[in-house]
Amino acid sequence: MAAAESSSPPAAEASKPVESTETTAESTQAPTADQPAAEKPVEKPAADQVDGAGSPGNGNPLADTELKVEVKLADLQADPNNPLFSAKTFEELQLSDELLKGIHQMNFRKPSKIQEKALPLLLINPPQNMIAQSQSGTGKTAAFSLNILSRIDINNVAPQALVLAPSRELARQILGVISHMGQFIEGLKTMAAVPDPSRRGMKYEAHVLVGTPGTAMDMIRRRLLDPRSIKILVLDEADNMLDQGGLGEQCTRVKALIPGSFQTVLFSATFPDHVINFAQRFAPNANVITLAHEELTIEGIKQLCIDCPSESGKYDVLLKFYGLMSQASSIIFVRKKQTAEELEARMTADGHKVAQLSGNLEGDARDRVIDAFRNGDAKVLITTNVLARGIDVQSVTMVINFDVPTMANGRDPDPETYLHRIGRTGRFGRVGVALTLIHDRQTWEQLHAIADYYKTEVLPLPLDDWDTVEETITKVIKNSRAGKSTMEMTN
Ligand SMILES: Nc1ncnc2c1ncn2[C@@H]1O[C@H](COP(=O)(O)OP(=O)(O)OP(=O)(O)O)[C@@H](O)[C@H]1O
Repeated sequence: MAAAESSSPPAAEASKPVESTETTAESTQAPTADQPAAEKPVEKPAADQVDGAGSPGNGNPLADTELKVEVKLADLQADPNNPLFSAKTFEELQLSDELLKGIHQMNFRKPSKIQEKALPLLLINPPQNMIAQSQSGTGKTAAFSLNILSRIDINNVAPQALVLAPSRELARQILGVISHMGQFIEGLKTMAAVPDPSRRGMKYEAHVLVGTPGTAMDMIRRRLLDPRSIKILVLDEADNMLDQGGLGEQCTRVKALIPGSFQTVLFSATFPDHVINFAQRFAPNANVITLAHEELTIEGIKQLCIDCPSESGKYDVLLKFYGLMSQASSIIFVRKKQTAEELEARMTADGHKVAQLSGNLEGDARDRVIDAFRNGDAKVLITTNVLARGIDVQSVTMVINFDVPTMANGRDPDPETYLHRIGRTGRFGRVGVALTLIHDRQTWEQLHAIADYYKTEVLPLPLDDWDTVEETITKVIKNSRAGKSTMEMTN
């Protein structure tokens, strides 16, 4: 199993096709050698900041963050302009009593917009395909999981739903959500289809399977996974999964191995133009829910950048943030596996406690690292794009882009990866900081192009004024909506 998977690196680390971005003429604001970038916001003036994570209050107590933070999740879910809003309750969404109990156990009080919109369409009979987009951390997993769990015939212990995700960690996470949500469905069996040497030669006998496409393909071909009863195929992070340069080929093959008719469901926070046409061929006649680029950023994520003296100088700047990073949980994203390893070695040698996860680690070592990060044993995680998508760790209050996300050529900015990376914080109404390190004109322009694409603001921090830096970040990470559990958020 491991062999099949290792021939296909996790999608996020696979090369992506070069794509043009909608960069506009504002690159005239790029810094010159003697005029640093960090003087004006990378983009627009700040939008309304309900979480109080906006600009400092200038001594005005009414404008001070601490007084504005008492916005509860319930308030956000009552605001029609918020992606967490819904007019309906879960009870009105035609779900079984077992599922309502499961949802209640998970402390979900009300559906989010995507859950409210997608579920009725997913549950229509005869089943219809779906392509659905919603901002990071808005509960897409629950939307497709509730459909799966509503459609399972519990008397037939054969794979009826196959969910594919781009990384082992995400597949395991989704499996956890489905199992948790379906805990009151008697007899429900779920299983992971990720590389696992201890399962060599064993058949996959469960109602729901969640895996990575390489392993799923391998298991079907070896007749360990019988696809004949599959009636739902879900691709999470679908734009990544259908990317022609990455996992697209494997997903197409898996789909071709499933006989008969089945419901194809594609979910992601991003559907760039070059993927959406293919997605529509992959899921024909689908109901489509999409968003414009400018709707994609989450207001609870405070986007910041800092202009470092040089590429090698980024390390010293990073170290200055360690104290803030380790207050709750943080993720440092780098471009290459090698950088992840080097950074881990260097930070450890400098006396800092960090964990590292990249495609170079074996499966069980990866499981240990992500589990330690989830349960708070490891607070600062260095990783590559392998964990950029989908990973849901509610305690994450800071994301650091040590390297600006770029396409495989290292030159063109990668707005989708940026959005997914920063979306590891600020989940479901929480707030968090996303800090990007830039160090020259090129990285400044890359970040500028990304901000421009989303029509969002990335606020520069003054490297020479640490008090301001600390104050800006502390205001967010000490916010009452930072890094909280769902129970704390809902009660
Ligand atoms: N209705 C709800 N009420 C409260 N919390 C919820 C609800 N739905 C989902 N959540 C929580 O919100 C968080 C984010 O959900 P999820 O991981 O499904 O987001 P996502 O939209 O798939 O994000 P991404 O685009 O990053 O994959 C999870 O911790 C989940 O438990």
